[in-house]
Amino acid sequence: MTETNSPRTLRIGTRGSPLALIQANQIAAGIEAASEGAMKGEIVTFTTSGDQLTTERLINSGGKGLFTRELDAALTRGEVDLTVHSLKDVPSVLEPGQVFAAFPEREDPREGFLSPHAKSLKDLPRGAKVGTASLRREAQTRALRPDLEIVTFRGNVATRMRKLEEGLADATYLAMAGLTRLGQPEVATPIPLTDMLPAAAQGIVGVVMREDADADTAAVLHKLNHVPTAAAAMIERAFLLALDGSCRTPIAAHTFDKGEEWHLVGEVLAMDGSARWRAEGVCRKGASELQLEALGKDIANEIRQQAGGQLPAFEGDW
Ligand SMILES: NCc1[nH]cc(CCC(=O)O)c1CC(=O)O
Repeated sequence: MTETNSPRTLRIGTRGSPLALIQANQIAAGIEAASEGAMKGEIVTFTTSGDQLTTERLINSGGKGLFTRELDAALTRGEVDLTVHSLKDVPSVLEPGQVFAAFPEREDPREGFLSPHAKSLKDLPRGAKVGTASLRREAQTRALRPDLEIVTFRGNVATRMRKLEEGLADATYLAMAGLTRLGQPEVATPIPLTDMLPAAAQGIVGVVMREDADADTAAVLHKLNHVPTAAAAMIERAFLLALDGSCRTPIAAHTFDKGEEWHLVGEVLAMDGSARWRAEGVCRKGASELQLEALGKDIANEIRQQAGGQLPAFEGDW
């Protein structure tokens, strides 16, 4: 017999955007390397509700999981073995029967500022137009520069860059993580995390599997996990969950690495940027999953207390 064992194939569900494909291909390469060639990944692309949106504002009213719904269904049905997502697009509670398998190392979490006219937000002339479809970026911009005009900007990275070139806005924001993965970080100026706090989980990729996945699949995916990134993911998602954060609410959060401790900064804004609530806290590295989640929850509760009844409309009933 000359036949050799061919590698076992894991089907990887992903969106079809250039960024999503890069992320999914990195996971495929990781599977092959971690299994020493015993397994390989096969990319299966899906169009999500979020990809089909053409009406600019729909993105803010389409509910949770706009960019994950169709992938979640395929995973539950067994059409794919795992799904790969930008974690900031993943709802704060996973589908029943699904669990995170790995959080590979976080890419640059900062926001990027893009403008043909200015190096930063403060250099823009009075009344300039800033393009974004993110309520968080809109509220943060209004808080910093109430004189600016916000125009709605959607689409993938290439589309938004084209709109900027066409002069539909004087500036826009893109996550440095996406630009870096696409190999073009130089088109933007990174904004310091202390000037503009990113979305919770920005720059993190989440790998999701069924909770009854076989042991070999779980083991190979576990090898792709990066422990500090997983800690940040748990802290920031617990913060979101405790605020019942949806894409309708301006919420920002980031976990800083402070030597022996994780340091969470959380922020919630009024839609119009007229109010901003911030809280921060720490927990020691090596804390249990429950303790990491407690940090996120505590900071969320502190913000609720600060804001009293003034928090913008959440989808939750409180
Ligand atoms: N909501 C869109 C989205 N989802 C994930 C990224 C890329 C950055 C990341 O991986 O967090 C982007 C683009 C952006 O916000 O500019």
